[in-house]
Formats: sequence, structure tokens, C-alpha cells
Amino acid sequence: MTFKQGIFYQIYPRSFKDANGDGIGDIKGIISKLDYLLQLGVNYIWLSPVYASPNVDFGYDISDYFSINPEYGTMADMDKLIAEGKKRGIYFVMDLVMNHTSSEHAWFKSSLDPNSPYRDYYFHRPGKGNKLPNNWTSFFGEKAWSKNADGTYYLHLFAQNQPDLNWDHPMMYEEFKKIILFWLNKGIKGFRCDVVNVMCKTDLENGKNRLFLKGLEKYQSTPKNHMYLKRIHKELIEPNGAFLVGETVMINTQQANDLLGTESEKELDMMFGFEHMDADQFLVKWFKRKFNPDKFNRILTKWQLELPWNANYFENHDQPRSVSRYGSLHYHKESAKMLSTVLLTLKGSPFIFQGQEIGMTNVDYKSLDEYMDIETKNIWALAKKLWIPKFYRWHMIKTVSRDNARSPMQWDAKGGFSTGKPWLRINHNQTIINVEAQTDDGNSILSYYKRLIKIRQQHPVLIDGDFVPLVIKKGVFAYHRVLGNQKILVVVNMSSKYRKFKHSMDGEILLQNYPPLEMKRLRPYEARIIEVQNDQV
Ligand SMILES: O=C(CO)[C@@H](O)[C@H](O)[C@H](O)CO[C@H]1O[C@H](CO)[C@@H](O)[C@H](O)[C@H]1O
Ligand SMILES: [Ca+2]
Repeated sequence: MTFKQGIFYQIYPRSFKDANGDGIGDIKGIISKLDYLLQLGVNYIWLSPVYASPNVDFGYDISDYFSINPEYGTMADMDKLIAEGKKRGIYFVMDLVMNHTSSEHAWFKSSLDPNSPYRDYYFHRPGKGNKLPNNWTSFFGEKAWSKNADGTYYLHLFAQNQPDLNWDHPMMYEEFKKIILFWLNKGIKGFRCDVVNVMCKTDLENGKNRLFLKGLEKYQSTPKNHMYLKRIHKELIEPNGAFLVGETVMINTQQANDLLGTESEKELDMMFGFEHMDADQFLVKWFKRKFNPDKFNRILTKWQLELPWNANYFENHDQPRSVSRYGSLHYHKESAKMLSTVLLTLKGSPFIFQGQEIGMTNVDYKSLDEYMDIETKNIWALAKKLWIPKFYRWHMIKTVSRDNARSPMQWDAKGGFSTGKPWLRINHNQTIINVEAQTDDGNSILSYYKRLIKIRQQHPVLIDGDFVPLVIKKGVFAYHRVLGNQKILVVVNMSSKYRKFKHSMDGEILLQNYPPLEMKRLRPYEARIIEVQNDQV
């Protein structure tokens, strides 16, 4: 099973399954659900960080890359998880954070001493007069520098507890070589590389004036970044038959192709782009605009046509739930199935985020203290400072907060996630949206995902076929996948209105999310996968 043939499933361990009743998901909980993932048809699990961490950014602030966060279990549990997965033909992709560590990491603690050999593992710099070393701002809407006790400052593109690593330091590659080989030797098959295209800084001079992410041009996909990715892929990944999927922010298709490298000098094997995620925002994600499906589908089509292979996703632990964002709660089942139809028939590796397979929605929290995400709390405070009225601040976090994705998995109607009090409240709609209710219901979203994954595995055209656009109009999105004499037509309606579709839909219907009906019009959020005659060959 190559990464190109596999179905990927992302687990956010803190919210997946709690096995010891402390309200926090853990590795034993994941082991207990491997058969569920096997039945769903999953081949690879991307595991968000389980390393030791003070949890300021819930794992994306790593204090020790060689040990497991005790809340999630032990290294023995991790070895068992990998072994139990292997028994079922399910392999693991670890999350690798190379841009920053936790400020609790031994390297950083030691680096606070100016004479420490670790001093230049980070960017400790003196201020300029009473000013910060430069004007850069962080991804979490703060200044990108924080003060050390000795009056100097250190750089952090994310939270102040996530100091950036200095990849100009000759030891940095050696350190991550040890980390990568440690986990590859444990039998994992690949890495999801966190914000992997911001980790090398050309210099620390002031950045151009821009509303958000001042300094971006100083660290986005720099030449040194490309050099390190080539080296990691050639010296560590290829010799171990592994692969890299990169989280690559703020890039266009040209920059994406550069980050794929070349046949002889590979960098990333695939990556998560963000252009489709930005289709429903003004400037930044906090200012939402009405979802325009045609804009969304034009962006998807561009990436389908301009990249040889994509890592396709509509959800992850940083994004709101797709059925709430791109679908409809009124047509909950139909729209969740429609979105999955596109996700699993686009060219590239499909990534399903935990709970997406049952149509989990954005959370129904009523007050700020129900939210746990540092970025959400930062933005609330920043918006308050900017005099944004309370009703709109509330609208911002309700629609955009990352906690929309992180509420505990809904296994059954009354708390299958944990016997204890969950670390983050479960959505009250677990009474109707849960795995147990959908498992034996042939018409459920879960059953649809299972059939869809089978169809994908049985039709090589859906894996290796060319993507041939046909229609993007008024919410209708249609395209062919073509491989030799195999040809499949995918037609979906991403709107709540009935829509005309004038092209032929003759052929064998492999799957649809509505009962069959001889009709030229598409019903709200309708989706059809049709095997058609390939009259071109
Ligand atoms: O959610 C975002 C900002 O609003 C994204 O830009 C996100 O910060 C960015 O995609 C990087 O995300 C990754 O690195 C972060 C820092 O490690 C971590 O908080 C995210 O969870 C992770 O996916
Ligand atoms: Ca637990």
C-alpha cells in the first residue's frame, strides 16, 4: 500500500477516545478503536502530537520528542499501538514539529544562559533601544518576540511558549535526524510536518508592512528550507521507504510544486495547501464571508490541474467542521455525504478528520470559558483591544474557533468518549450524531463513507486517473476521472437549491446520496458517482 493508494484518517488524541476515565483521550483509547477504523477502510493514521508537552498549544509545543505525554500513556502503549495497527494493515504518520519547541524543552531552558552551547538553537536577540528586535507578528495575532529575564528577547511565530528553532545552527539537522530515525525505527511510515515551510529565516530585519504576519517574506519557503527538505528526504526518508506530507501555509501552486521538488531531488511527497480554506474569508479567517461554492471549486480545480498529487482535506484540528461551513444543518446527511463524495474522488490522498465520517458539526458552546484553544482566547483579547463589538467577537469564535474541530468524538448518544468529565465539552447533538446510531443504519453518513472508500479502492481510475473538469456553475461541480478506457463522472450540487445539469449522466451509478430518480435536475446537495462509457478511446 503506497501513500498514493491509502485512505488517511487524522486523530486528535486528546479528543478521540479516553480509556481510563480522566476525561482526556489516550493511546489505549485509540487501540480500542482500531477495529472501527479498519471497518471504515482506513490505511494510514495521522496522529497529532502525543509527545511530552506542557499543552499550551495541546501538543504542538513539544518538550521532549523521545517521550510520550503521560496523559496519553507510555512508550510501551505507543509501541503496542503501532504493532496493533500493523496487524490490521494500518500504519502511522507522526506529527513532526521542526519550526519550534516548547519553552519547557531542555534545549530552550539551557539556551537562556548566554554561554550555553544551546544559545543559538533559538533566536535570542537584544532589543533596538526600547523596541523589539524587529516588527514581526505571530500567527496567533501577537508580537513575535518575548522578553528573557536577561533583557534580551526570543522569537516565536506562534505562542510565546513556542520559541522558534534556528535552522542556521549546524546541529539542528543532526538533532532532527536522531528524532526522525528514532520514530522510523519504531515502524511508523511517514511524517506530517507542521508548518514546514516557515522554519528557515533569511535574516531578522523588519518585514514589509502588512496587516497580518509581518515578516512573512523573511521565512516563507526560503532556499535553505528547500535545501533541508531535499536532505531530509534523500538521507532519511527514501532509505526507509517513508514519506512526508507537509503543512505548507500561504503558498500558491507554483510554490507548492517547488516544495514537491523533482523526481531526483524530492522534498515533500504531498502537502496541505490552504487556498481553498481561505475561500470564505476577507483578509484573514476571522472575517468570514458567505461561502461561495464556485470560488471554492475553482480553487480545488486549479490545484488538481497544477499539481501532480495533492493531500486533499476539508477538515483538520485547526479548521471548523465542513458540514457546518460548506454544507447545511437542514440537509445535514445529504450535504455531509456530498462533501465526502468530492473529498474521496479528487486526485490525491484523501484525509478524513475524526468525526467527519459521522458528520460532526461545529460546537454549541455558550460562553468563552467553554473554549480551551490558545488561538481562540488570543483573538478574543485582541479583538476586544481593537474595539470589535462583543456580538461580532462572539460570531468570530463561534464560526472560526479551532475548538469547533476538537470537541470529543461522539461514539454514542450518552458519552462514549469517556466515563469521566471531558477536557472539552461534548457537543449536545451527540444524542443524534454518533457512531453507534449510524453503524447499522445503511443510509447513514458513516455507511456512505464505507461504501465510498470501497468504491475508491475498487476503481484505480479514482486513484491514478486524470482529473478533467466539466462544470463549475451555481454550486454545481462536475468532473471526470479518466484512466485509459476507464472513465468516471462525479456530479455534485453544493447548494440548497435544485440545479439544472445539462450533461449526460448515462452510465452505471456507483453511488449517490439520494434515492435514484430519472431527472435532469440535481436536488439540494445531491451527489452522484457514475461509471460512464469512455468514447474517447
Ligand atoms: O489555524 C491557523 C491559524 O489560524 C493556521 O494558520 C495554523 O496556525 C497554521 O496552519 C499552523 O498550524 C500548525 O502549527 C501550529 C503551531 O504548531 C499549531 O497550532 C497548529 O495546530 C498546527 O496545525
Ligand atoms: Ca485518558
